[in-house]
Amino acid sequence: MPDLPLVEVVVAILIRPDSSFLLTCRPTGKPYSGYWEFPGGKIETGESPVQALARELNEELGITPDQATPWLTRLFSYPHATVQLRFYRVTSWQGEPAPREQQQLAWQTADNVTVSPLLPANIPILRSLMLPSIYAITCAAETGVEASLLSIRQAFQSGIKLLQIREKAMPPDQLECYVQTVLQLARNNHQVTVLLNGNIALAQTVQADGIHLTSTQLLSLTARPTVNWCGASCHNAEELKRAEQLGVDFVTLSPVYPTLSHPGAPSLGWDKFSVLLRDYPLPVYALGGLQPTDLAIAQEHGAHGIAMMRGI
Ligand SMILES: Nc1nc2c([nH]c(=O)n2[C@H]2C[C@H](O)[C@@H](COP(=O)(O)OP(=O)(O)OP(=O)(O)O)O2)c(=O)[nH]1
Repeated sequence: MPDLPLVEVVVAILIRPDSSFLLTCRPTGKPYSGYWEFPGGKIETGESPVQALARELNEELGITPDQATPWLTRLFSYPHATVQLRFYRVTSWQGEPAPREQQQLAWQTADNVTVSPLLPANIPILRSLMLPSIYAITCAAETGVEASLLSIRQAFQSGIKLLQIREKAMPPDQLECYVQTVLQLARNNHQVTVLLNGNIALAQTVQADGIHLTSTQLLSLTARPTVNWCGASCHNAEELKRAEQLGVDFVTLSPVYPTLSHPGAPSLGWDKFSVLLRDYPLPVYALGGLQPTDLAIAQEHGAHGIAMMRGI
């Protein structure tokens, strides 16, 4: 069979303040009609992705996006076409979405999608949408265990939903006890996802929610560890590629700015950061010297969110 041409498609994740997003049902007459998708469509000749997105949102829903930030890019082969899907997040728009093509609309949440079937290329996207925009990282080695537990408690109270325990120098007995304490805190009321840096065996023993692979593990492992959530630390294009091949759920890319934990390491800056993320299919947390106020600039450069050790 001849290779199918690559179709460039722009896709809008319209997100409301309560994190719900809009799915629409593909109208009769199109391939996969009756399947649910995000609003969007093919990029026309001479259009930029953002121009195509504004046109599609107006044609399909009668709205004008205020801003669209690049998110993921996913390549997928259907029997009718190979598509390159450029996902953008849109959190503010003018007008109220209304069906302009007789299509059904449904506001959904990633942990409870009630419509089906979804277009096959979108299934992993829902898992990515479950990830929060802030990824907190422990630093008990710097602050001491008591102070660290206190700031974790405060972080959970202020709504942090994803935490990495990164205590590379902690003795094994103390680490297990610290991890158990953090897991207990996470499970008391807060429903926080807790990943353990580097130690796959301990993560499995204590039933942490997952593992965050070091870049060394990323380059040496031949298969994704069997855990629910798997993140990985990346610093360059080779590690990003490997994370994609291994099928991890998300990565951190660092250091964006100079950091205390890696003194002297050359930092990426936002320009190099966004070049590395061009066409990348996984959610990426920007990491390195960032504060909560850097979230907007990170997302403008293609990040899913930001990861922080000291900013929480
Ligand atoms: N709009 C949209 N298309 C998607 C999504 N996921 C996914 O795999 N696709 C695929 C399905 C199609 O092969 C392609 C989009 O083509 P389309 O036919 O919807 O585009 P369009 O509205 O410009 O179509 P047309 O009427 O001009 O032919 O991308 C998604 O979430 N939204």
